[in-house]
Amino acid sequence: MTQYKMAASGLDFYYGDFKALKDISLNFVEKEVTALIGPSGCGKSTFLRCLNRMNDLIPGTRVDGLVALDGEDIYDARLDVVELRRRVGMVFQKPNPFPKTIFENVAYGLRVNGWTDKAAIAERVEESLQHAALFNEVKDRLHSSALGLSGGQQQRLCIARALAVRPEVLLMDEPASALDPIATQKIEELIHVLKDELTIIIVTHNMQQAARVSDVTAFFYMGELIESAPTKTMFTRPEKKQTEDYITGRFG
Ligand SMILES: Nc1ncnc2c1ncn2[C@@H]1O[C@H](COP(=O)(O)OP(=O)(O)OP(=O)(O)O)[C@@H](O)[C@H]1O
Repeated sequence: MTQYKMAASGLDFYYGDFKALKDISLNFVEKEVTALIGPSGCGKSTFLRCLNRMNDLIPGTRVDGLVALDGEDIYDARLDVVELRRRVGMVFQKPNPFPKTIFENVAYGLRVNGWTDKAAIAERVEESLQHAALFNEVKDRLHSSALGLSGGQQQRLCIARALAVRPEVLLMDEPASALDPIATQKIEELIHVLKDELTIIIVTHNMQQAARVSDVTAFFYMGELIESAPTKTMFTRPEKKQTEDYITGRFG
């Protein structure tokens, strides 16, 4: 039996009485990129946030069903949520660096995880910035404010910050939608490189982007998963009429 890196099965999610996700079952193969697509409000971000329990932070919400990481239920009461979020990192739509230096942004997660050895921290910070394809642009100003970087650089810094704690899965919620085309291209190139080591799940509104970066695409509509398939199949021979209508731009 294939052991999936992550798997959701029969997942329902409620904001109060509103059921935002209905019986979602979707598996994620290790080191593949999965794109979540669908019209605004269909539940893509809600689903993404279920995968590292970010929704726990929203009062009045409830989740039913199972989400597994390496076969283990992430909603188990005994699970350490801090460790879960170390293993399943997240990058958001708007770059959100802390008002600290570039160095301290990347070192942040290490310090939270108890690192104190200065040399080890410096080494991991450099490695993470290299990994996020940002090091060469910032190496001479590591101790300047991160807020002085361009939007695209800030987003790569946020990726470096997520990578510093060596996650196994990276959740990306429209990571390039606030960026210009050149910065977007850099993020897409980075996804190609990162998937050698990580399982990536990305929400995107941009169908061309989904087609370029992902191995598998999943189409959501009104809280339901309509279909998921290898990206090539999805964009050439979707099974469901709703998927076809969406990817050909007939709605959404
Ligand atoms: N904090 C919240 N409280 C109540 N309802 C919410 C909350 N967040 C999202 N919703 C609702 O849940 C549904 C799914 O929202 P979600 O943000 O997951 O969709 P989405 O597909 O990611 O949309 P978009 O592409 O516009 O970001 C929507 O109807 C939305 O209004």
